[in-house]
Amino acid sequence: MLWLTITLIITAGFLGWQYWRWRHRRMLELAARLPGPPALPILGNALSFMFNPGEFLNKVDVFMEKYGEVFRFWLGPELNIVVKNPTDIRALLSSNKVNQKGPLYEFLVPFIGYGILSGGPIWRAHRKIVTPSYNKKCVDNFSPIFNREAEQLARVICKKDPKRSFDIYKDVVRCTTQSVNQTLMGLSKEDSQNLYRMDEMLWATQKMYGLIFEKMTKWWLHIPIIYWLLGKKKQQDYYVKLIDELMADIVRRRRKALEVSVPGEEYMGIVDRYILSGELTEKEIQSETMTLFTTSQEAAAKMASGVIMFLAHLPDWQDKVYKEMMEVVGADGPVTNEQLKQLEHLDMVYKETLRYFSIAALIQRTVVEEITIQDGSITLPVGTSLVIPIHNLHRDPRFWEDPHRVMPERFLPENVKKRDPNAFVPFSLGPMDCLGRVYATALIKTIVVWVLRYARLEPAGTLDNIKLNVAISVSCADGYNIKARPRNGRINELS
Ligand code: HEM
Repeated sequence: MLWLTITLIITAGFLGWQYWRWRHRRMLELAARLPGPPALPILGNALSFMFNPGEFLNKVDVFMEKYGEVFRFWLGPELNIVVKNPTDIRALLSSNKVNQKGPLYEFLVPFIGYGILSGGPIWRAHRKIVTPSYNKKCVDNFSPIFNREAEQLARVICKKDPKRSFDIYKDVVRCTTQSVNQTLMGLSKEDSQNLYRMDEMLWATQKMYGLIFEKMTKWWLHIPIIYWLLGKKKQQDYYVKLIDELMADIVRRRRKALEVSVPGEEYMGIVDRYILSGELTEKEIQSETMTLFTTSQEAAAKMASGVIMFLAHLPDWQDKVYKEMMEVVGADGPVTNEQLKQLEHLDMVYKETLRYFSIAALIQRTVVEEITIQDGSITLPVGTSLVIPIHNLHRDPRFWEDPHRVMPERFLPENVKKRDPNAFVPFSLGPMDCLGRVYATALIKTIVVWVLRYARLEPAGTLDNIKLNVAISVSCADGYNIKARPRNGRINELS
């Protein structure tokens, strides 16, 4: 009896596998034409990625060195094709044939539901509703709030002990959160300061992304019982509850405020747009609020902290940025987005920071219609998970000399001209690109201007010692540490 059962299971498994191969024959045929590591039956190359999550992108580099700038690997039945050729990246990300998020984004769903970041059928409609909040006109109108919050941050930084190093991210993230709350979330300053569990959320966010990345990269965590036994499910439940409660508080406050008055179209935040559209359920509004909250305050804080830390390490660049700033915006008063555009040296340091710390270390799309690249010599089959390793592209020595060094001069106009423009894609490309590009750039630069107005920045340690944490995004593993000394004349103002 036992033998019969075993035989039946093996036969059913074998037939199932053959059926799968028959249904995916075109995929298998096209995949076989691509270079890539030898794959085991059923598991594919999953064992190659069974290590420290931080090593995932290093492994991609090792494979790329061996197999070239387009290669395939299998994660069980899932075909992944990695592409690092800049021209192909532009063509693929701009095409309607790969206009769907990849399976990796499913890991975000328990936390932020289906929506703008994680994809799904409602992605297009939900993105359309909020796009006006991110356009230039709205961002210009948000500028007084950016200025007010950035000035407050500068005063905090200026009061630090100049002899002691500190992690500037901890202060910057409060500033970006207050800015996002009072613009995209539409809250008053008072509401923004009194949100339920907001402080907890600020410190939980990075750990939450750590948990998501761990699940993405360790296959055994996909088995529910193991996930539960290792206490990961308990952690996940804690984050989900935190998100639910905080977002419910934000949405409740906006519903109440909308009963009294509706903000003008050119000032309107995203929560109001979702509520007023009448197209989303309460749960969907809360999920999208979380998505747009977390994509903005954390990303902007990481990037602003990176720019400030690099300026602390590069005194020549700090002097150049300070000098041009004084010429264009002066020592006091609000900074306009038009003025920010004239700060060319600041822009170069900003771009070098975007290159160095990729907010999306890799992105993934699903191929929904067959598409060819490399002059028709390579065809990506339907169902492929296309992987664009932005972090690796931004450190490719073919485009970036000495790629691990911080060198804002890479973005001098004469150097930009010599480089393939598609080798720099910090905000991604195409219909699923970063919605917050204009917003992020204005907020980050406003923060840097105010901090530099108040403080002279000094390094803590050397740039060579900076340990990177390469996970969903690239960040400093040990914090964005600097020292700050008040500039002449600012001390009296503060007392
Ligand atoms: C400098 C900081 C930032 C960088 C480098 C950045 C970069 C990116 C990248 C590469 C993506 C594509 C992700 C993917 O396809 O998986 C993305 C998506 C997105 N970003 Fe940003 N981002 C930044 C800040 C912001 C800010 C401040 C906001 C909001 C104000 C924002 C809103 C979004 C949204 C909503 C998406 C999803 C778009 C979609 O899939 O339709 N980002 N961002």
